[in-house]
Amino acid sequence: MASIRQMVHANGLEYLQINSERCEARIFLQGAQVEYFAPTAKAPLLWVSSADEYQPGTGGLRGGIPVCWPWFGNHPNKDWPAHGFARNKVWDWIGTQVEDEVVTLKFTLPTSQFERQYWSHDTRVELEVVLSETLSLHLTNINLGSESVTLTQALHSYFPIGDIHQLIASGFSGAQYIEFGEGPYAQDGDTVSFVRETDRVYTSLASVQRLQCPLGTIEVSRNNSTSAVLWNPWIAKSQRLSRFNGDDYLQMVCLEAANVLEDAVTLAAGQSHTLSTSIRWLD
Ligand SMILES: O=P(O)(O)OC[C@H]1O[C@H](O)[C@H](O)[C@@H](O)[C@@H]1O
Repeated sequence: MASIRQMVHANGLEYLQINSERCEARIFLQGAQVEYFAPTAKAPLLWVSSADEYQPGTGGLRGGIPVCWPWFGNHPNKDWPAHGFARNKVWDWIGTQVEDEVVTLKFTLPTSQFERQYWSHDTRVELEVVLSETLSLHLTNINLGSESVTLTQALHSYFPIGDIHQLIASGFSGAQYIEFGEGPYAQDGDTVSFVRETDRVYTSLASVQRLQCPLGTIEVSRNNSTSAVLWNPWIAKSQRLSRFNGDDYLQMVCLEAANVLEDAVTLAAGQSHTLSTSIRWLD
C-alpha cells in the first residue's frame, strides 16, 4: 500500500516521504524539490551532494531536481539571483492521487511567495510529480493576466553516474549548443564524453537522451522542450561551488529539461504551457 508521510528534516525543512510498491521518493516543500527517487530494487536515479546541509533558503538543495523559475541561469540584471527564486521558496502541496501504486503529487508556488520586485505578472505555476518505476515531472505555467508573459525555466536534474570519465551521454546528433556564452556550435556526432568543464545550453535537441555509465543506463526524455542544459563543473569550478565537495564532479552530471534561449515560453493572456521530463533506468 502506498504511503505518503509529511516529515521534518533535522534542519527544519519539511518533506514528503513516499513509499509504494513501485518506488521510494522524497520531495522537499522548499522548491518542490524531488531530492530522492529510486524504483523498487533499483539504485537511486538522482544525485545529492553529501556537502549539502539541508538549510532553509540556500539556493535549493545541491542535487535532486531544483526547479529553476521564472528564469534559468544568470538574469540580464546581474543583481538578480541565478535560476530565479522558486527553488528557495516553500511550495504548497495541493493534490494527491494514488492509482495502482502510482503516486501523483501536485504543488504550487503560492503568489505570497513570489518575489514581486522580480515577477509582477499574474501567473500560476504548478508542479506535478508522478512516481512509478519512472519519475515524471510536469511544470505548468498559466497566464492569468491580460498581457503576454515570457519566461525561461528548467528542471535541473542531477544524475548519479559513478565515474564521469566513463560516462557516455547520447542522443545529441543534429543539435547545436551555446557554451560559456559562445556559439552556436554544431554538435559533433551523437555522443558527448567529459574531459573538462562542460556547461552547454543545447537547442533543437531531440526529445530523448541516454546516460550510459558504470551504474547502468539512465534515459531522460522531455516534452514541450527543444532546449536542454548539460553540465559538469569539473575541477576548478567545483572548488567555487556552494554545498559541493571538491571531488563531487566525478560522481554527477546534470541534464536539464529546459525552455531557454529561443525556446523561452511566451504565454498570451489565458494561455498555459507544460514542460515535462521523465527519467528511468533502462536496465
Ligand atoms: O550553483 P547553481 O546556481 O545551483 O548553478 C549550478 C549550475 O546550473 C546550471 O547547470 C548552469 O548551466 C551552470 O552554469 C551552473 O553552475
